[in-house]
Amino acid sequence: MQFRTYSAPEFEPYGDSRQPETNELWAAPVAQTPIDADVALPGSKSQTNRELVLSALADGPSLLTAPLHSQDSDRMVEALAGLGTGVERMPEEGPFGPDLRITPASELTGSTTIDAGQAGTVMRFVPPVAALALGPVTIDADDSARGRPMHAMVDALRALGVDLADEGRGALPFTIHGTGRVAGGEITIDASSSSQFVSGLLLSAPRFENGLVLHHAGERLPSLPHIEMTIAALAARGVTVETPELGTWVVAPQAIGARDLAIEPDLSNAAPFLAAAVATGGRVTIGNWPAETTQVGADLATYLPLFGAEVTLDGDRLTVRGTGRITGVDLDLSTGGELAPALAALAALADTPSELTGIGHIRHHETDRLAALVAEINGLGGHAIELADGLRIEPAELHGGVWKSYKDHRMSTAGALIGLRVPGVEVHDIGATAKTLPQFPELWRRMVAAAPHGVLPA
Ligand SMILES: O=C(O)C1=C[C@@H](OP(=O)(O)O)[C@@H](O)[C@H](O)C1
Ligand SMILES: C=C(OP(=O)(O)O)C(=O)O
Repeated sequence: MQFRTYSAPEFEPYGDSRQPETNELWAAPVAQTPIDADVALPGSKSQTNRELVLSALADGPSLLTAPLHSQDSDRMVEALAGLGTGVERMPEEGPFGPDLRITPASELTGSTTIDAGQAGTVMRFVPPVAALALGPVTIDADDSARGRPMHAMVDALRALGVDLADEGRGALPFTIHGTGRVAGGEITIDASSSSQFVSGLLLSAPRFENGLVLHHAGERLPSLPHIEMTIAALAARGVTVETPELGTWVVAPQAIGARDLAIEPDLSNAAPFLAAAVATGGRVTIGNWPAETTQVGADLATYLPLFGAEVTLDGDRLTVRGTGRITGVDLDLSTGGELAPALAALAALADTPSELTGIGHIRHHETDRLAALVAEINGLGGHAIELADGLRIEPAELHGGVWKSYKDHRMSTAGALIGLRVPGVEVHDIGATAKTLPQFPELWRRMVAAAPHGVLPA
């Protein structure tokens, strides 16, 4: 049975996840008093998109409860549906959208074009799946995302015996001429620019005829927790990934088990909300915080105290309390580069200098995040400079002005965070948050409104 008829969801709880870049300026709400709020967050992008891929490759239907519904997850659903996967929106609906039942195709089929949008997880996780399909699959992305590194994936697929036409660019768009099978084998890649190359290959590897022996050889390997998340997601479906040494992963050919599971809230999207408590000397609590997780956002519980906050976990409720003072930090963020924009914004509000290092690779995220953060912090009167692999941010009196998003959801939310304390910040294209959190403007408005009493720290 084929399921090519998946159509874009009508359900949009707070906004349209497909909205284009807007030229509107969003007046960032200023916290008049310390924030005192409980915030509920939608599902993890990283977990949702891994489980969508694994469900499409599994040996039976899987039910995903509380998955993310956003641009990145919509692009993944559409990509997999385009390859013949069944995606059913269930009548059960949580606060952020319906559950999804995924039914694998009896045979993945090509003759389709996939739009990765801006989603790194779609452009790096889907090509190996497309290689398992029968027929040509063209993969493309937004103009702004076509420059994101893809060389490692192009070279890897060719080394695994896949016929891929890229007109010598090593970048999107390219066409994979799938034969319904991938030989697999032993390959070496350089995943210095993104851990997603490793994750993408591991997710499909059990379906390769000879499995996969993957070596990484390069100057660094960023975002290790995201690779651990991939290995944990495979393990929960009965697939063992052996790691005989650091930088080598071995997957034998085997079935991927079907699985019903609940997606955790997105702990990386928790960053600006929890940082808001620190910025305003207030309190923010996020519920449904997982007791155990591979999400790198869990490290916020370690990072935010370094800025002077108090963090407590009571059951599944994580609470951050600002103490009234924000101190600068020296932080190696190589494991959690996606937290850098929020933490850099907090550092710009601190009264001592900060260095965030180990994040050279975030120059290749939705935008060059190091350049963007320096430009926007300094545009508001801050003192930020780019380091070889990070940022140095010194204390400065900030003023209002336009904060550009560069079509980057985490740039938008970083601007909102600074705007809590600096009157007159206007975020250009707050709609960029639809990439992973279409509800951001509404959730942020409600959080700021929940600030009834108290006096802001000086
Ligand atoms: O596998 C994933 O889900 C991700 C891995 C990381 O990518 P990089 O290794 O490219 O930083 C992270 O920054 C991204 O937001 C999500
Ligand atoms: C880097 C990010 O996204 P992507 O999955 O597109 O790489 C991010 O969300 O911070």
